[in-house]
Amino acid sequence: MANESSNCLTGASPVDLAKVVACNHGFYCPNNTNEHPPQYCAPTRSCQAIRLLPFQNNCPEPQGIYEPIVCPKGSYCPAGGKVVIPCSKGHYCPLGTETPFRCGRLSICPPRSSRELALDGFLVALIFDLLILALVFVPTSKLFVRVIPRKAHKGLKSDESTCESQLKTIEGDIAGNPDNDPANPDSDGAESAADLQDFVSTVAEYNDGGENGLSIGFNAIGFTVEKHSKRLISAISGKFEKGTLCGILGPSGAGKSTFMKVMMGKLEPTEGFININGHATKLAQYKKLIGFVPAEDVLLPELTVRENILHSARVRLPRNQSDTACQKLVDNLISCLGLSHVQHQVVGSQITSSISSGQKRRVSIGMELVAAPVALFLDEPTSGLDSATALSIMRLLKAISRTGVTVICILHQPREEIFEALDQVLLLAQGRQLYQGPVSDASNYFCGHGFRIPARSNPADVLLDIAAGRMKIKTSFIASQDLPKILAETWEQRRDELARASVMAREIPTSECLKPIELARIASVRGALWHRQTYLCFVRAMKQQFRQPSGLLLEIGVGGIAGLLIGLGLYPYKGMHFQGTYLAPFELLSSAVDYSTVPKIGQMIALAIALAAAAPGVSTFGEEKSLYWREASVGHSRSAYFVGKVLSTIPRTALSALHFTSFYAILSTPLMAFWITFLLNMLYFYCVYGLASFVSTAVKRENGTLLAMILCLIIGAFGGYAPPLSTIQTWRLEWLWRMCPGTWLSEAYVDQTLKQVAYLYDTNTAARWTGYTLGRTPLDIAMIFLIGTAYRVAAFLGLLFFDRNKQR
Ligand SMILES: Nc1ncnc2c1ncn2[C@@H]1O[C@H](COP(=O)(O)OP(=O)(O)OP(=O)(O)O)[C@@H](O)[C@H]1O
Repeated sequence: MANESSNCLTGASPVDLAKVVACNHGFYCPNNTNEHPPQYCAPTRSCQAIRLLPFQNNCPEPQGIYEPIVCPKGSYCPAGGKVVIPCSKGHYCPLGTETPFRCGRLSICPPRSSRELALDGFLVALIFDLLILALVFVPTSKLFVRVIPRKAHKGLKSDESTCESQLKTIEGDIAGNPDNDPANPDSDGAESAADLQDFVSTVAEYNDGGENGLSIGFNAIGFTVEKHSKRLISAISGKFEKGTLCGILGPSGAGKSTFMKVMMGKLEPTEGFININGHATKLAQYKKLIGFVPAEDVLLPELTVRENILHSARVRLPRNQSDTACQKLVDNLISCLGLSHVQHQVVGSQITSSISSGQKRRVSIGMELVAAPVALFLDEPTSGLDSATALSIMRLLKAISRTGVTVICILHQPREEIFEALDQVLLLAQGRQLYQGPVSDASNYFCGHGFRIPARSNPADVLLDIAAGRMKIKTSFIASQDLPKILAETWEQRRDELARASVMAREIPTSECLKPIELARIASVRGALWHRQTYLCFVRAMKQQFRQPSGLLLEIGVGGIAGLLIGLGLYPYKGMHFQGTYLAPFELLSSAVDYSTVPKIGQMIALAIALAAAAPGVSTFGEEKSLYWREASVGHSRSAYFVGKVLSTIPRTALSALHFTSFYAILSTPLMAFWITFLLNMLYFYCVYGLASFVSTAVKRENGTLLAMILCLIIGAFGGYAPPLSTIQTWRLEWLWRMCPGTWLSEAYVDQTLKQVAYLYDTNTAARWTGYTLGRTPLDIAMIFLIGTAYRVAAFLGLLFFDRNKQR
């Protein structure tokens, strides 16, 4: 029933909003009856000016006595719209509330609240911050370090020379000297020798008392770099028998490292072939039985000396070993390596190193020895060590070789005792072989070629001088620099005869060596099971994070600041991030619509998280690629490492997302529930970390951060705010936007916001205008998770397939 007379403020004719009287949900219609149905009045100039504002745009009063008014903020208007009731404490009532929204238990909502100040995130974040701060003030070496009281250490001195006396004792034991019987408490050094005795006998047990050894034969091995057609080594033949300590000597650039890589299967020989125990097979197939100490020390700087070695033991020893057995073996080895007094010190980086470079070298050796390998390759094990420590390490290696382990090491200028401790020596020069055979025969061999070896000289130095062309043959006019070439040719011509004379005498018949199938069986029980390796990698990665609390705090702080900045930008909206046209038939009463703020928030959040999380995401794998390569090359499970690392980033991303969401939510007071906002933000952190992880596997560390940040900004910009997703749909390019997590994030934000006000506004029109689909937040969440997971799968494939050679 239209009202005949105008009751509008301007005197303009009213327009009936409804034929049958009805007050929309969320409206106040005090004067409307059947006789006086709701009306629309043309607004006054000042009211119109307010209605056109981008926000805070509702006229405080109706424009006529029969015009409904949207229920004011801080109050609610129950169905029928006859009363306006102030919002009670513990509830909040935004504009147009019909039923007050209940505040969370940890929210601040005084009477007449129009928005919720949710403190949940802040309180939870505060608890975690205090915990992390507590960690900052706990000396890092005490964190997670399990100090085991060791009876065996009772008589152990903490100085590094202790190993020396033990090694002498064990050598005596090996030689069967009854005076040095470790079981005899009266004998000299018996107590400290017990560690070494224990260690060596445990290694022997793992290797079936020497039965498992590997004899490695190589025939006319050559390697040429295809790219430059450069021949690095050629025609190297011989054999390293199981249970021997072999040295590879030669001047710098002679091809020692190249030869070792070829032997280990890290490089494919371009000529010749290698046999293992007399069978044509590759050493790379028995990764789990092999130890390799690279020339550079690749250790985890955040872990202690003991933890570095213990991790290796737990991952690589036969899986039926108890943890107590692992711990005991590690204790024995640490004592043998003279590292007892620094075992609980973190290794430290190059800049913040807390142990010496010689100690790092010993840790590096320890990480391989503790795995009780069947064959052990060491690239310059004694570099950086003083001569006494170098000698003690070599004696330890010799003792290990006597348990059946084949130990092959590249040596630079070994002192005489070290040289004489070797069973065999392979001398290289200019990529060619000058000699291979027993150390004791080397001097005679070169004397036979006319070299005069001075008495009292170190034979190793003499060999190196010969190989470097620094020694002349007195009776010859051949220039000394031409001699290595001539010696190599002589060796090649007489190789079989010479090798037979020197090596065959000690050769172990093939029938006494294990066949490939038996080796494969032994390798199959080496190493912890996948789930245990995952757990060990996870725990190790968590330790790394907690040992660097400043990095963790910085990352969390950056997350918090990013949320704060976005929150500040949204503060003037006072929680009203969306405004649509009122539901029919009250459309005419609507103020200016705001469909774009929520998509804009989604996009800003995506960009802010990209800036906050891309750099730390890169460091997850980018910082320790060398360690990953080292571990992969000796048979650690690559997937277990990856999963352990990924799991360890989840608490970190959760904390960053929590700080981010807390600041954002407290300042912007969105209509969305706090924990859904947190979940969405955290999943977006998960995506950014995933993408940054992939980038770190694909490019160099120094380029990783910038590239990851740019890619994360791009996927964030593809959120459907500008250009609007509806426009993109007309271009038929929605699929491209849907491949980016930002679009799903914005859609979830739009859906969660609009669903709160769907009783008041025409949200379908808003959805059509923006292009987002409403009512499918679970799908949005699932898609963000799936995309994040896809990035991680890509990161894993990147780890597997980029730099494959380094993982061999
Ligand atoms: N990928 C490569 N491409 C081309 N040349 C290479 C490559 N790798 C090594 N070389 C060259 O091959 C030679 C042998 O290198 P290698 O590292 O094996 O020597 P080395 O005896 O271990 O030396 P050092 O004792 O100094 O470590 C060197 O002249 C080196 O420059």
